[in-house]
Amino acid sequence: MSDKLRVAVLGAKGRIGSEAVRAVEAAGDMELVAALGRGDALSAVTDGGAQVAVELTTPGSVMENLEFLVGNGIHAVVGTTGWTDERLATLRGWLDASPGTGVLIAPNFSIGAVLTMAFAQQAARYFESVEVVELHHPNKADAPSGTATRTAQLIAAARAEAQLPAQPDATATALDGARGADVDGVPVHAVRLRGLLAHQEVLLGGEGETLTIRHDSLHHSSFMPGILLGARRVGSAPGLTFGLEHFLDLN
Ligand SMILES: NC(=O)C1=CN([C@@H]2O[C@H](COP(=O)(O)OP(=O)(O)OC[C@H]3O[C@@H](n4cnc5c(N)ncnc54)[C@H](OP(=O)(O)O)[C@@H]3O)[C@@H](O)[C@H]2O)C=CC1
Ligand SMILES: O=C(O)C1=N[C@H](C(=O)O)C[C@H](O)C1
Repeated sequence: MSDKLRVAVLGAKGRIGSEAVRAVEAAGDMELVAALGRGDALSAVTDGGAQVAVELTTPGSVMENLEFLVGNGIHAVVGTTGWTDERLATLRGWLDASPGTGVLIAPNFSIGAVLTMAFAQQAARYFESVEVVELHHPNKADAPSGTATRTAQLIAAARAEAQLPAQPDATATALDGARGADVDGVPVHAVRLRGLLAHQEVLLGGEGETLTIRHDSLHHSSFMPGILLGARRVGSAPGLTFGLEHFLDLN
């Protein structure tokens, strides 16, 4: 057997999954041993001897897939969205029962998006107002994006730590949705537009000034270095890692 890292891709026919298949095939230190679409038997992952699985399916499929992977001691790199506290607790339970197995969940694999989240978290304590606008292709099934949700959660935590008061907002009447979704007190607005891929703006406002942090993923290739890094590193990180930043030296 070769000493290459044996990798499976779940969601292999999807927009990001098909790109991940090509990236794994092109990586000199990896061997693609299974590429699963909807309806394919998960046993192909174990039959192929996968050490790591890249999970890029749908929020409706990801839990069943992870239960199988973790139960079989296969490390997982997960880009699929839809994470709630309840789902994370369930996943932690499976990991507790499978010591040594690692799962990385990355709301976004692109370095620019990871930095956007870090910069937003850093800036949040200095501004009275902050709102998040995410813009995606119209085929995206979930809103707001996993990245925007995570960004808003990080901002809210930074504001709470700095003991900032609630944001100023005199809105007394509004159409449903006009002020966006409320994620821990941070308004998040979702745009779906043909021609876009994945974009995000964090708008911060203070006395007489604003700061805008913007990131654009222009192609699915932007996510591939993060996926490959995750696949290489996840086996050395038992348990749950949430966020690619934990595998990067951001300092
Ligand atoms: N973290 C990150 O950096 C990124 C995350 N994403 C996320 O990844 C997910 C996929 O996005 P995207 O590729 O655009 O979506 P797609 O709908 O293009 O791809 C998902 C694919 O998964 C397939 N699928 C569903 N269930 C299973 C299953 N049980 N086993 C194998 N395959 C399955 C779907 O099949 P079918 O079409 O039959 O339903 C589809 O081909 C989303 O949650 C998205 O938000 C996307 C880009 C970057
Ligand atoms: O569905 C997508 O396309 C993307 N999904 C992820 C998210 O919801 O944050 C990551 C990126 O925004 C692309």
